[in-house]
Amino acid sequence: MSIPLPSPYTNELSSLCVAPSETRTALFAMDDFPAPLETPFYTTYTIRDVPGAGKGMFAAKDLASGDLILRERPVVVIPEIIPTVNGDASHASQFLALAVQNVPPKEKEAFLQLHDCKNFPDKVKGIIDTNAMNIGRLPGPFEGSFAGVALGLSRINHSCTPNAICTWHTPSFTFNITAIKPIKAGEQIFISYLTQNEILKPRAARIKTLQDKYAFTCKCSSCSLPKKESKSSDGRRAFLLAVQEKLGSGGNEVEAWIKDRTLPDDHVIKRSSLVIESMEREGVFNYGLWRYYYAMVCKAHCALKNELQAREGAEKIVVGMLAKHTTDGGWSKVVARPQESNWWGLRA
Ligand SMILES: C[S@@+](CC[C@H](N)C(=O)[O-])C[C@H]1O[C@@H](n2cnc3c(N)ncnc32)[C@H](O)[C@@H]1O
Repeated sequence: MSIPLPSPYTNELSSLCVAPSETRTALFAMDDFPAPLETPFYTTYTIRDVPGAGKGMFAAKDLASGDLILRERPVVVIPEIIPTVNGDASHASQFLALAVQNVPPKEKEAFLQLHDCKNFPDKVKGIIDTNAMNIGRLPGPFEGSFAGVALGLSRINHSCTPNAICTWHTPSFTFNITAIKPIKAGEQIFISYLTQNEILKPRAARIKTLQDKYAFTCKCSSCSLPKKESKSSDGRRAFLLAVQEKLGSGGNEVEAWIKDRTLPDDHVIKRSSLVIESMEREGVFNYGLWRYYYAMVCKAHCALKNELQAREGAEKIVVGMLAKHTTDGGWSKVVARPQESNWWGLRA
């Protein structure tokens, strides 16, 4: 069933969402749905041609880590997997064509101008496969994931060391692009098209995935390293992947260290630093790792009453929280007054 999700706010784009009717009911039952589309106050980007990469998005001003670059509603939202009916694959094409037919004319025209790397006979499917970003689950009983195509977001190119991330915010029904590194005016903005696991695979595997899915050869700073450095980079990513796979299985490491005085004072900090340094060297933002290890290092510095380092750790968490959840989760208070946190002095 096709659900045009109406926006009660004037001049805001409403998304055409193809979903079971229970999804619509569950969305409108949310307290904060639909939240207004609050876009950045200033112009943050321009779109222009990039030799060898079609169009790309560029910073229109200097951006700091955590700055919102773009918040936009997708023109169309669809289930990520469209089942075949009686083994007939053309059903998916008909389904997508019908969805796009219902997009308002101006947005439909812009949608049909988007890049199509697939060259299938079915152009709509090619455009969706090239540009759709994962949304994840929406509320309601439907257990599948959704994906959406947004017009600005679709112009952002990929890097395995991205300077921005794309996240989904259900209440405002928007994709949010947030800087995760400082970006100078005129620099190209990159996100990662790879999953959190794929981005930690060796260079050859990343290049193959991107070639198969998006028909281009990645030449980002990480994929163009000389052989020896590329091997070290693969090693760091493999280490991060192994840590990521075990994330959360070790219990509360900070609490254990606070209680166990036989462990050295820098035990938690050393362990976290290894992961943080590898993440920083590779320039990857994997939220789970980022949140866990910066929180660990921040709490440990609080416990040891290291004010400056505690603040630095908390600042990193604020950037991650803003990028991922559009809220700082209370961590700005720790940046301002680490002495008032629950961990202050617990190991001093
Ligand atoms: C979502 S679109 C990104 C915007 C696209 N460049 C355009 O002109 O609209 C994805 C396509 O952009 C191109 N692309 C993305 N990242 C690239 C990169 N790092 N190098 C070369 N081409 C890239 C590929 O053709 C890919 O299929």
